Amino acid sequence: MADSKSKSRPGTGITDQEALDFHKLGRPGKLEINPTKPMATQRDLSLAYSPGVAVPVKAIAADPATAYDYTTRGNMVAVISNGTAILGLGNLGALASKPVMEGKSVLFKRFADVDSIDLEIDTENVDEFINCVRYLGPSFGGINLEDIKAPDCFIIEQRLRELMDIPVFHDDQHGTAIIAAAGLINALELTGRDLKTTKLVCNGAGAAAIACIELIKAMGFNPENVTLCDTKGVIYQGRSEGMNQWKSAHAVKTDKRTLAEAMKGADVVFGLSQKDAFSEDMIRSMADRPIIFAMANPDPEITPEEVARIRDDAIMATGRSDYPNQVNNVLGFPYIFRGALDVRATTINDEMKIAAVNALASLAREDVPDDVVAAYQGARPRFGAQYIIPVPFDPRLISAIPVAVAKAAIESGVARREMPDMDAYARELSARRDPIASTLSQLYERVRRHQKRIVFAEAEEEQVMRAALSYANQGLGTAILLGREDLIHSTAERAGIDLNRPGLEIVNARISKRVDAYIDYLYARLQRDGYLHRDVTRLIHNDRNHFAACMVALGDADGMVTGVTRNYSTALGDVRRCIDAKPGHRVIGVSIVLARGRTVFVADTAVHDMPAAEELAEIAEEAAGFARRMGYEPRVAMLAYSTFGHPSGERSERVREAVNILDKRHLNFEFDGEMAADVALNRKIMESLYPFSRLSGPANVLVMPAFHSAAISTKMLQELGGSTVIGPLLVGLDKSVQITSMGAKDSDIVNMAAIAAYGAGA
Ligand SMILES: NC(=O)C1=CN([C@@H]2O[C@H](COP(=O)(O)OP(=O)(O)OC[C@H]3O[C@@H](n4cnc5c(N)ncnc54)[C@H](OP(=O)(O)O)[C@@H]3O)[C@@H](O)[C@H]2O)C=CC1
Ligand SMILES: CC(=O)C(=O)O
Ligand SMILES: [Mg+2]
Repeated sequence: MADSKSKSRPGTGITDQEALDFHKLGRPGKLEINPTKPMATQRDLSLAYSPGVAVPVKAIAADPATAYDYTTRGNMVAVISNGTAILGLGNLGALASKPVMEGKSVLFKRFADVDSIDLEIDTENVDEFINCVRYLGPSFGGINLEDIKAPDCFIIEQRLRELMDIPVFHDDQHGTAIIAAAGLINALELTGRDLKTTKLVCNGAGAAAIACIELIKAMGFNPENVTLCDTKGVIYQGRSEGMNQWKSAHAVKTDKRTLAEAMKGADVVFGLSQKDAFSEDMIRSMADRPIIFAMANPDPEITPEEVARIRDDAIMATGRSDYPNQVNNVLGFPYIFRGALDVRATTINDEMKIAAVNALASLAREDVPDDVVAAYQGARPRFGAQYIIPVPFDPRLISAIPVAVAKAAIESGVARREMPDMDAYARELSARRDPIASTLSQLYERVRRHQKRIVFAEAEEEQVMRAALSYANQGLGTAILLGREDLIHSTAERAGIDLNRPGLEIVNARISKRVDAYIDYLYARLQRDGYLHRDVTRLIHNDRNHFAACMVALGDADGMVTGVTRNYSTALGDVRRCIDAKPGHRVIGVSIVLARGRTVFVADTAVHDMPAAEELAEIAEEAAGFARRMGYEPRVAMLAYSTFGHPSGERSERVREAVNILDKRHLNFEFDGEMAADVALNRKIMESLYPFSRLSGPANVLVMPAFHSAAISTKMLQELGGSTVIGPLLVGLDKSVQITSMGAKDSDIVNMAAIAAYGAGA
């Protein structure tokens, strides 16, 4: 029996098992630490450690501000929790909070290039906690407190702010308040409400709730119109049960005692409590055009589907990414700290928070430019009920919010560094964005909108099965599992995979009605290449790659993924027997290398062993076209061991010849060579030694002189350089096929399937 681990979490397209595997496979967890300086030679060691390290030590002792110049401090934030209020899951302890804290750390890095480390402190004693954190100041540029329950979090944050001279920011309080306030400003505008007369109920009276209502009151809400509720119901003046000073400060004079009574006629409701806390009746009883922010994580107080069943005039937001209007502090903390760190702010004050609110609220009202549309699943959003707040993948956030925060820090006198050219700062911030992530998310979104049928040729393998399931669960299209049904079912059963869901089809080559059509097709192709009819029959009956490739060739599937059980060249040979190159194209392999925030395309990493000059030229054209389809303006370097004639040699001659051939073709992309890899990738070397080079910047497409150098260099980058390498991706085939590396993980196989779907015209 399949267990619940294989069931898709509602609305997310992921199973519990996938979530566990994601965290467990490869290196357990989500973070690692890498050195930023070489540590290779005796000299490096002397500089990095004794005796060299003594020099910055003395400099910092003489002037503490120089710690920002000589250490990681200026870009390093600690994410600190004791696990007493983990999301909406409650007090599950410091250790259990670690996946969330590691997650916050990677979000810091991913969205704002802030380095971050998670620290879980195993105490519920407020003084012990404060004592533990207060001495960490020298290590960090800022402290992000997370998932600490109220009211302890108020005391902890307040005391640490007093004790430390770096920003201490409790994300669940202020991060949430900033995002909720930005969304609320826009929702009020859309519903034509005046904040002075709007009636708001906030369910939950903990960290997030108290901070939210403090901020909206500071913005102009009438305190009498704001009703706070907790597990005991309405917080009214005179209540004694379950109270504390922070709740008392917001107690109102009212006869209402329950959440249901409070919500009757309310204009706005904030949920910062727990899953399912709002009933349908409560939502029904609200005013016309109600504003409902159900922000509990991971499951909201009420889902958008439930609200839609009751009424169609609501503006609805949740804390989750799989619904429109995600009101979640991920939109805030990375960027707020980015701005604060860049001006070395001593604190994050109200001015900086309000600047972030306004920047966020205005961004949602601006037209979404073309290059941002991808972040919005390809559909251009317009300010309205379904779009009151930008999405976390909006690439404008990285420049808009830190700039606003940094300006506010400077103007309010808490910055320790000036930022004389804010425009230059905004440009520098945009450059910190990792382009491949948005390219891949764009690719996935395209596939979701133009779903394709992908045949998974080795579906008897467990990881292939998981990949197929994930492909279907993510709404990318239909996954066709090719294999013997009995084996597929028994493997699925053993692995706890539930195949009984829409979007999955099993095809057994032995009993398929299409066998004869595939044999006829393949025999016609191979009869003059030494294959008898019986040879072809055997291939179609017994070999999954040939069967799958014929499915794609004859239109029974849009694309194919294989390679887990067979080496690349064998799998490619199988596929090429069934599918030709696209007319006028050359089949090549392109690997996408992601290293240190840069993305480069390397070719040919799969097909041509020792390409001739003409072939190298065609590889360059094919690779440039692919880079362009992936959203990059190609700058192609024809690589060799020599640069512009020195040292000379036979292989370099061939590369020079390829450049001459390209020169005659009047192409619409930049290329140059031959050149060595350091010249191609390092602007300074190129400009100082070879100012005549025609490349306008560092190359992003590297055409290797031969297969061996391509394969060796990408594998070395992966193993030694810590780069992520996607591919080789097959480019130039008439039908869309991708071949994974042998033993690839399910997540790699899904990526390949999505790329195959994209190549099939998604
Ligand atoms: N979307 C976002 O960005 C964020 C969402 N949140 C969500 O907000 C919620 C609270 O987090 P946080 O403030 O950090 O936690 P806290 O532990 O500080 O506060 C929890 C509060 O919720 C109240 N509560 C719990 N269950 C209910 C219920 N069924 N009805 C009414 N009140 C209830 C508690 O009441 P009592 O005081 O009586 O115990 C308490 O006041 C979580 O679900 C969390 O995921 C938090 C931060 C960010
Ligand atoms: C998003 C977040 O920080 C929370 O739910 O606690
Ligand atoms: Mg939190």
